Amino acid sequence: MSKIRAIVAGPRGKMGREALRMIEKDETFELVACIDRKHDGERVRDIEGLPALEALIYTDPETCLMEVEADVLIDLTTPENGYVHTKWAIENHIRPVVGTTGFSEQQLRELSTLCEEKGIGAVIAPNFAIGAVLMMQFSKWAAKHMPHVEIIEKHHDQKLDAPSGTAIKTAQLIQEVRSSQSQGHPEEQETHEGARGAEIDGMRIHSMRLPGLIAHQEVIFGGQGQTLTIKHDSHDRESFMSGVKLASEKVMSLDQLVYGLEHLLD
Ligand SMILES: NC(=O)C1=CN([C@@H]2O[C@H](COP(=O)(O)OP(=O)(O)OC[C@H]3O[C@@H](n4cnc5c(N)ncnc54)[C@H](O)[C@@H]3O)[C@@H](O)[C@H]2O)C=CC1
Ligand SMILES: O=C(O)C1=N[C@H](C(=O)O)C[C@H](O)C1
Repeated sequence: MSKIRAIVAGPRGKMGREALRMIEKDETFELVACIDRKHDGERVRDIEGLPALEALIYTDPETCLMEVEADVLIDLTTPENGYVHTKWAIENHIRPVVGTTGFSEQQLRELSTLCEEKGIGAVIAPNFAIGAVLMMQFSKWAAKHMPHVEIIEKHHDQKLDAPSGTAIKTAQLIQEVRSSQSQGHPEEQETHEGARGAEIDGMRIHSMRLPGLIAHQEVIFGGQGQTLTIKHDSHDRESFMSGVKLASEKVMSLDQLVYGLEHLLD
């Protein structure tokens, strides 16, 4: 079987480095280029701390996505740049596999429409860790029976977006089975702004940012005389890599945008 020719955007980031380590070890992939903010024209192997891969680095994403023959773009950057990379990849018939979080609903719709127009597949997954996908699915099931729910997500303090993509996706999945309702006392008032967290359809999301954390989420359901907590922890970034690989393999046979890894699991 031929290898999946991959471009990685964000190779010096925490996730990008982990993706390169995976690609270096895994025969499924061939790294054909990287998109970075620095090191134009250099080789990945010459950048300190990056795996010994031959591929060239481009600082101009448009040139890279137009010139390099690739099957997938693995994007692990920032919301603004990730959106632009994803759009250009689709326009150039390179299938995006996007871990970058923080895209708006409008952006997701636009990218989905573009995929339909071009007849090309894409995967955007707010969380590539299998345990996190199961945590979201179990939460959706629990919400049918216990509709009072709050989400606590905890991440490292270098994270740009809040709430996390995973927390938003969890709330959206729960929304599919739970009728809208507000929670807490009808007359409750925040004496300190933000005390009750962000709100999606009456559900509250609380975001914690601390050094020492990686990626963690608790979904807490309240019922008469009981609570249920569904919890997931990523203790390292290797936890996301089997999902990146799965998405890269599956995207090759998709002809539309898929939002969430759950759609790719048997
Ligand atoms: N879907 C998932 O399972 C996961 C998603 N993430 C998401 O992945 C993204 C990256 O996360 P981290 O690696 O932790 O962040 P990071 O800050 O360590 O890395 C981001 C990298 O993107 C690079 N970058 C920024 N603009 C760029 C541009 N225009 N061109 C090329 N590179 C550019 C930065 O230089 C940096 O090296 C975030 O959006 C995060 O939320 C993180 C972990 C898991
Ligand atoms: O920034 C991170 O680290 C993570 N981001 C994703 C998110 O926003 O949900 C996935 C995971 O939680 C790690």
